[in-house]
Amino acid sequence: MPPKQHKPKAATKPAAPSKRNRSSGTALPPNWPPHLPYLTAPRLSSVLAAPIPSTAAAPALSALNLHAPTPPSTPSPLVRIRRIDDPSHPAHGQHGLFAARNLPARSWILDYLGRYHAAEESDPASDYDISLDRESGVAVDAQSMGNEGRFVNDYRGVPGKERPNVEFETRRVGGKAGADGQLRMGIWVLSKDIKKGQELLVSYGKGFWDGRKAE
Ligand SMILES: C[S@@+](CC[C@H](N)C(=O)[O-])C[C@H]1O[C@@H](n2cnc3c(N)ncnc32)[C@H](O)[C@@H]1O
Repeated sequence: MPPKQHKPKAATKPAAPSKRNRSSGTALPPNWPPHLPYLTAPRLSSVLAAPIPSTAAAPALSALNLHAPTPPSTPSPLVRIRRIDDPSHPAHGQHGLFAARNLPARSWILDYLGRYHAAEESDPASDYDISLDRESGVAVDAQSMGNEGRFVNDYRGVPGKERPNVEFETRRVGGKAGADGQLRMGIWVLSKDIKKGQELLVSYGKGFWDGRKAE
């Protein structure tokens, strides 16, 4: 009988060092596009960073508590940015956001970070701009900076998906009590648990696609 062969133990692979933002030193999530700033908190436009002018929109604007101190977020352990390799996926060749763990129904996943801007600063060509608060007109544009949230695709046309599994819903972050925290756009699991590996799919709303058809 030949002597029993013992498989050599695989050397423990050292964890790959996470890439970092060159300017801030912040860790970057895997597959983050190297040319885009990765945000750990919203970035305020020059209009929103200035003291609130005493206009009719001032109360609505100050209710957002944009200047409330908030802890910086880190790359989320709950999601992964992945390239879409399935040729039948309508966003084939682009990227999408996938569950890195099982995500329970109705749980918060991450915030949609980007440039917070006033209505008059909107870029009509951006596909990453979502309304934060209708009354003040403030919106979040993640076209040129943001976090993993900018990679959430719409469910329409995705094979086997007839409805979204996540939704956008605001929440408050920081502050002493909930109401005086900073207004954020959260991404939340809808009514069914999401299994690890599934793509997170939201509804951008009919208006988004009608606007694209009109172009
Ligand atoms: C907020 S981005 C989503 C992330 C994008 N896939 C990426 O890699 O940057 C929105 C863009 O993704 C694409 N997209 C998302 N969902 C889609 C869908 N259901 N059908 C076709 N294109 C979609 C469109 O190009 C859209 O303008």
